[in-house]
Amino acid sequence: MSVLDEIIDGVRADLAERQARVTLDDLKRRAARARDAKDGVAALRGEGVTVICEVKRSSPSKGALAAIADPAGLAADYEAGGAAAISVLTEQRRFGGSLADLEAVRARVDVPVLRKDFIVTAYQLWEARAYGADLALLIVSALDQPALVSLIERAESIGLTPLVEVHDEEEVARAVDAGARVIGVNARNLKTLEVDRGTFARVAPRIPDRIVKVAESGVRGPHDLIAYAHDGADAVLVGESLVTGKDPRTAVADLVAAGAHPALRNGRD
Ligand SMILES: O=C(O)c1ccccc1NCC(=O)[C@H](O)[C@H](O)COP(=O)(O)O
Repeated sequence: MSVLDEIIDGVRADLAERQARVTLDDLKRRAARARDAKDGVAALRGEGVTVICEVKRSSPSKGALAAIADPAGLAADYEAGGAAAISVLTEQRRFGGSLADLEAVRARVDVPVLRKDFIVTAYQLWEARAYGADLALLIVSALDQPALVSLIERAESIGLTPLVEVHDEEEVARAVDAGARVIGVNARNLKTLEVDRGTFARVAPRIPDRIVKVAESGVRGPHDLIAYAHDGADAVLVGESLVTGKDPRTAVADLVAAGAHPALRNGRD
C-alpha cells in the first residue's frame, strides 16, 4: 500500500468518527455563519511571485518538525512577513494538525487560509468552509475523475477556491479538464516522498496561462523561489523551512522580497 493510500485510510477513519458526531446540516449551518470566503485566485496572482506559508508540525517524510503550540501566532508572523495566504495542515495522524488549528488561524489573520488535507468527500469541503477556510486542497492522485470534477464544482459552489495538486503531465490534463483555476505542482513524490525540484519545470509548461501555477514543496530559501519563478511559478508553498527556522517572519519577508524583485515581474504585470 502506498504512503498516500495509508494516509487516506486514516483520514477516512477519522472522518467517519466526525461524521458520527456532526451532521452535514450542522456543518452547513456553521458554514453559513462563517465570514465570506476570500478570493484565492486574486490573492495568489499578486505582483511577482506570492508566498503561501504553511503551519506544519510533522510529516511522513521527516517526522516531528516543530511543536507549534500557537498556530495562530505563527500564522500572524507569516502574515506580518508578507504571506499572501496561510496553509494549515489539518490532517491529524501524520501531520499533527486539526480543524481547531484552522479555526484559530482564521480568527487571527486577514489573508486567505488554505485547508491542506486529504479531501475525498464533500463533507470535508463543508468542514473547511465551516472552520473558515478560503481555499481547499484537492489531490488529483487521490481522486478518480468524476470525484475530482464533483469536488471542484462543490468547492466553487460554496465559495472555496480549490488548489488542485498534480505531480505529472497526465494529472495536469485531468486537473485542467476538471476545471481547476489554481494548480499546484508538488515536487514531493507521494509514493517515495522524495523531493525533486525539477518536477515543476517539467510539468508546468502543460498548464495554460489562465491558471494560477503554484510550486509546492522543497523551498529552502529565496534561491529556490527564484528558480521556481524562472520556471513560471506564480506562487510557492513553503512549510518545513519556515517551521524549522529561527525567525519565520524574517524568513517569509526574505522570500516575499525575492518574489517581488523587478527581474521576476517581467511579463507578469
Ligand atoms: O511533507 C510530507 O512529508 C508529505 C508526505 C505525504 C504527503 C504530503 C506531504 N506534505 C504536504 C505538502 O505538500 C507540503 O507540506 C507542502 O508542499 C510544503 O512542503 P515543504 O516546504 O517541503 O515542507
